[in-house]
Amino acid sequence: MIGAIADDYTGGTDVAVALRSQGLRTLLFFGVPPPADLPGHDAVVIALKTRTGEPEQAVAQSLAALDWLRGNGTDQVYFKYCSTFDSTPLGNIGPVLDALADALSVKTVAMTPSSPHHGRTQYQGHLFVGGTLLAESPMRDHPVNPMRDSYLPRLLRAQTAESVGVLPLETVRNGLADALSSANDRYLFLDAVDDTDLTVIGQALRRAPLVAGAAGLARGLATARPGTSGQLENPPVTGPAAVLSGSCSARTLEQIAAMIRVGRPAYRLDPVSQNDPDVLAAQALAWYDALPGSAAPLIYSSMGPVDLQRTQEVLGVEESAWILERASGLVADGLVRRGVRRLIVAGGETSGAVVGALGVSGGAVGAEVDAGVPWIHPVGRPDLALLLKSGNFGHVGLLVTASREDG
Ligand SMILES: Nc1ncnc2c1ncn2[C@@H]1O[C@H](COP(=O)(O)OP(=O)(O)O)[C@@H](O)[C@H]1O
Ligand SMILES: O=C(O)[C@@H](O)C(=O)COP(=O)(O)O
Repeated sequence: MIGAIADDYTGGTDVAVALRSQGLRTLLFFGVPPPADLPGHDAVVIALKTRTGEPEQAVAQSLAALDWLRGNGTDQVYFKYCSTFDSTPLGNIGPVLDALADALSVKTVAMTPSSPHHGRTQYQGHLFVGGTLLAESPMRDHPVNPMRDSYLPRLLRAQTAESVGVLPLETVRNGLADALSSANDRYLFLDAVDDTDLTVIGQALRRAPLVAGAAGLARGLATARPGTSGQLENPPVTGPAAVLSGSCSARTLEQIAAMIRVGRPAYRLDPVSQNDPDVLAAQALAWYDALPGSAAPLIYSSMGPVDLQRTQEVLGVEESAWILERASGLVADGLVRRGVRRLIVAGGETSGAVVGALGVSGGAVGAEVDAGVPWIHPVGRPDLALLLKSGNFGHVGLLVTASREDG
């Protein structure tokens, strides 16, 4: 069984849908699950909220997830990080990898953030986003982990004392097995620019106890698994919808502009004018209560890099994120209590805050609205569906269509 540990919640849904797409019956948990009788499955994803914050806590939670997975029949652990390698020099990818590799006594961990379905490719150790170097993509302005370098070994070396190497594309395509067996580096970034590369890598790594990367390599590993079977099906959920966004990613900003363009009611959470998250959330919910129509509304704090910098100068990066994540959780809880049944959340950290506030411990992976963006059917809540959208995922009209009455 493949057991994936994802470092954020949207990443968890992304890797779960990638495993499922290859026929693996996949269970998704938010946080380390308590002991339970599980339905039949071929893969388990434990989504954590460890991408940002203290490395010690990220390590402790990841090791707890590892313990759970080992106790539940996992023969291959997959550490899912972001396809744009979201992290800072402090971590948390390096510290978590060190801890997992030590715990599993693994000499070399092969990995790649390449995920061609999402337009991410790795060439000569450099990460590209839609053909643009990572550091020249909109990720350079991410609110919490701005990515200002594209060379993966350098990014990881800042986070670990272990050695880091690259297998260039030519070696991946001609001589992968030999290169893997003679590797001396603790971490090895494998170039991959298309799905065939990832399938070949997945085959070569089918017995590796620990592999890391984004959804692309998880898909490659899943293709190497024999005897896969049917799906866990869930009926679509109907009922009122709402969109909640804390993502400041370029694609989310376009999706929000589309919501506003089609005339959806929109309310902006402004932490500068109100820095008490409880009051901020109460004001947003009062606005929601006064809405006349039935069109799904948008509540958002998303803003472009210039405004974002201004907010962060006033409140600080961590404080502004904390205020908005707490407010988003309270708003989500308030919306569900008021009858929202399809809640669409943009942003990984924001999704973590929302899922935590709703007390959702896991769910089944439902229909995929766009690449890497599936509906999640929370355990024990057949009347509720969540769409946790990664900041940079989805077509421009995704928020509009997913929140339509027939979405
Ligand atoms: N207006 C804002 N000012 C400061 N921080 C913000 C603002 N809006 C959102 N944030 C914070 O930025 C972070 C966005 O991260 P996330 O939700 O993961 O989105 P993405 O998936 O686009 O990376 C969150 O911590 C969120 O609270
Ligand atoms: O790998 C990816 O790009 C996604 O699965 C992911 O982790 C995105 O994170 P957010 O942009 O923070 O939602």
